[in-house]
Amino acid sequence: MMIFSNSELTLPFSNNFQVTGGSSGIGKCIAIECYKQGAFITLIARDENKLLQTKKEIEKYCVNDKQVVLCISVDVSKDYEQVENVLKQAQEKLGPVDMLVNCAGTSVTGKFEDIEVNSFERLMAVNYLGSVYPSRAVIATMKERRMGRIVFVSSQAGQLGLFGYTAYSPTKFALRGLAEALQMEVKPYNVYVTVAYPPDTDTPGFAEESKTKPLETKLISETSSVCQAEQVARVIVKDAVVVCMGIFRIVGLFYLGSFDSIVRRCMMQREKSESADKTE
Ligand SMILES: NC(=O)C1=CN([C@@H]2O[C@H](COP(=O)(O)OP(=O)(O)OC[C@H]3O[C@@H](n4cnc5c(N)ncnc54)[C@H](OP(=O)(O)O)[C@@H]3O)[C@@H](O)[C@H]2O)C=CC1
Ligand SMILES: CCCCCCCCCCCCCCCC(=O)[C@@H](N)CO
Repeated sequence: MMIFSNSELTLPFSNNFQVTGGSSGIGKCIAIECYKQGAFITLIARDENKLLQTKKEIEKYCVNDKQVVLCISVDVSKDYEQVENVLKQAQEKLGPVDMLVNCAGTSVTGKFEDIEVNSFERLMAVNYLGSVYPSRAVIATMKERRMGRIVFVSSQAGQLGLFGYTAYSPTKFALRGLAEALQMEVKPYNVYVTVAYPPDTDTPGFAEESKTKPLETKLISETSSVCQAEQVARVIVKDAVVVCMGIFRIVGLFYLGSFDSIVRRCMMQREKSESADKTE
């Protein structure tokens, strides 16, 4: 696939990176990608064991002896004060953050009427507020320093509302609104905001999601291949560094038509078999 360049990246600024969701999947690969370029990394997630394991894994890619991987165990979606405090503590150790990657997130799929009401709340808290809180905690320093990057990890489902994603898609659409509004505010301060819209990507989170996907969602997903987390991470880091709009968004629009017909086909088949059941 041409969109994934394999050329080596050079980070253009001193680099102290914070990655939420950095202990797994796409976030972990983003952390590795940046660490390989000599960055200092702060991993932010809840599970301490997973954080420590990932820290060890990342440290294998060390390129100089000053590099540090710091771990912070915190729930990014619960308490703003707590998030602000721990991010401040990390910056006291490593200096001000140059780039924040908001990658912590989770998904639930199902038909609208089948999804638990509290899942709508939980997804909005983790995927949306869990990106608002860390960003809100670092933005003042970035503006003062007249430099910084903030990355939001949305999804293809943040561009297209797809069958099965009534709880998830809105949280990812919300990130786009946040990013665009925030970008307008902080551009004069030389702070840049980017949004990534990855397609299905092979990660522990994706494997978990796949266990309970409705048939329609599965068929829609199968129309495109599953990406590797390393590839997706490379594109996200590159877009954040060179600041240009993602290709995923444009490509996504072309898929809509064919997805509608998959859903229609499933519905007709279901109705046919239901009426056949009745007449039996
Ligand atoms: N994989 C895919 O197909 C796609 C994923 N995305 C998005 O990319 C991001 C990463 O996905 P993926 O790599 O698959 O996810 P994983 O489930 O593999 O990893 C999620 C990471 O987020 C952390 N996390 C989850 N909830 C919280 C929380 N409340 N507070 C702090 N950390 C949290 C997890 O650690 P812990 O549980 O220990 O807190 C883990 O480090 C998500 O935002 C997802 O929506 C977008 C498009 C496609
Ligand atoms: C190379 C560009 C290809 C563009 C393909 C567009 C087709 C999209 C179909 C699948 C949509 C599902 C997206 C949800 C991903 C997600 O966020 C969850 N998997 C999270 O776990």
